[in-house]
Amino acid sequence: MNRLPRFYPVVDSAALVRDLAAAGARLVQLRIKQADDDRLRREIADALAACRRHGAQLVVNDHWELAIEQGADFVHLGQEDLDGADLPALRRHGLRLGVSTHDRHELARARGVRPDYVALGPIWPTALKAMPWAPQGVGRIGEWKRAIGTLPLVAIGGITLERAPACLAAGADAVAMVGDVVRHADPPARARAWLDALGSLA
Ligand SMILES: Cc1ncc(COP(=O)(O)OP(=O)(O)O)c(N)n1
Ligand SMILES: Cc1ncsc1CCOP(=O)(O)O
Ligand SMILES: [Mg+2]
Repeated sequence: MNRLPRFYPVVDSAALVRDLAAAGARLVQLRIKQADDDRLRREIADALAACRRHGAQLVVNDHWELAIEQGADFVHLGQEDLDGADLPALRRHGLRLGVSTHDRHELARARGVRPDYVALGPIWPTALKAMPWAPQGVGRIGEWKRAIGTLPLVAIGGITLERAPACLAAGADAVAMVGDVVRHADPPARARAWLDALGSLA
């Protein structure tokens, strides 16, 4: 995949990966923050099987060793996650890498590990977790894109279907979201609305 799909939902269970992939999402992140290795292994394996069935790519957040073991498509790592990760092993096994950035220093570090995409956030306030960074605002997306050129840029944080066009117009190649899809009464229906709105590049 040279281009990232524009619609990039982030979810916390294999069941949701399955539902969103079945609804047409082509790139889904499994982000489970607290679970033992047995459960994580099962969730990643189930999510991967669902992605393979539906032609989607799976991004595993944080758990790079299990992602390698299970043969995931991507790993997403934050700056602290990078400290302990064996990036050559990721590459050897053919996994692609996404890295979080929140300021210019982090962007420089991220570019140094030659990621397959860079994520910038939070664009707007997010309810998902407390973060020490003020919202970046849409203007920062253009700044990041000018800095990284053809390296794909993912915008994340407080992004709704209504806010997504401004992110894409500002230079984001993809928009990632948790709440707008996961907290919707009907996540697959919300995913379909996103896919309809973003059209053939979704
Ligand atoms: C697409 C995307 N962007 C950013 C993040 C955040 O990663 P990180 O900074 O490591 O924080 P946690 O998600 O691990 O709490 C992400 N997961 N996905
Ligand atoms: C994990 C993460 N990293 C930057 S913002 C964010 C949370 C995104 O969640 P939401 O789309 O609900 O604001
Ligand atoms: Mg992380």
